[in-house]
Amino acid sequence: MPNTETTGTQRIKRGLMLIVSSPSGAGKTSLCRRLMADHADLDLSTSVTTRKPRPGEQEGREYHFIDDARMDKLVKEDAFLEHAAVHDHRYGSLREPVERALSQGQNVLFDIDWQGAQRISAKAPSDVVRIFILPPSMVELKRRLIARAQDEMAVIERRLQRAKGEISHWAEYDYVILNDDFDRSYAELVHIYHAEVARRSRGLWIAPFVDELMSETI
Ligand SMILES: Nc1nc2c(ncn2[C@@H]2O[C@H](COP(=O)(O)OP(=O)(O)O)[C@@H](O)[C@H]2O)c(=O)[nH]1
Ligand SMILES: Nc1ncnc2c1ncn2[C@@H]1O[C@H](COP(=O)(O)OP(=O)(O)O)[C@@H](O)[C@H]1O
Repeated sequence: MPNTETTGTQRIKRGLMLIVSSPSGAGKTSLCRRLMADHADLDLSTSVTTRKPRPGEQEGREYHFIDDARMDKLVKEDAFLEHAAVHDHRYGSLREPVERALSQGQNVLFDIDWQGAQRISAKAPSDVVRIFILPPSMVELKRRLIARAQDEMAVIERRLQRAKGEISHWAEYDYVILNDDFDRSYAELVHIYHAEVARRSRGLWIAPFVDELMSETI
């Protein structure tokens, strides 16, 4: 899908889907928010979920919050690129906004789990870049979940119990970032993003540009 970058000449690019996964509390939402804030060419795929909003979360910003009946309806209508059950709730990535963003030349960021990563990768392997975020330790993961102070202790315990299951999928990802120091981890994420956007295979502008270059008389 075309993505234009204007730095003098117009450079049409094929949009990418950046998938970021981690166990709950490792820091993916914080890293993704900053990446979005710093990159106008990147849109977030705002998922649908049946979980209740946390304090401070807004409809349409973190998620579209819906009930099970509406979720069933969307599944029936084939409205999802992928959907999965995670931590006792259901989540899904809506197809239409993603396809629209890609067709408008944007790259799309997904904060989804390993199941979603597998499903989207199977559908469009050459347009997907997968990044897994690891916590420095399980003790630190627990500390971050408690410090975030948005979930009850029982919910935190359940998320911690599931963390090792999520981590066990690390080798299915193209990149792994160890999120110890936030700024260093963020710099690594930005480097990966920039390098992936610059891949030759995404540069739809290159072949016609080189043809033109070759036809120039010196
Ligand atoms: N497969 C899939 N997973 C999702 C989707 N949206 C969110 N998730 C994952 O669901 C898990 C729980 O997310 P959330 O309830 O926001 O808690 P968090 O892990 O603390 O950010 C995380 O691993 C998310 O990456 C989605 O649309 N599809
Ligand atoms: N590198 C880091 N060092 C310390 N705290 C962090 C770091 N990265 C994220 N956090 C904090 O940890 C908590 C969980 O981060 P969050 O981005 O919500 O994780 P996730 O989306 O993976 O569940 C938040 O309070 C966040 O501010």
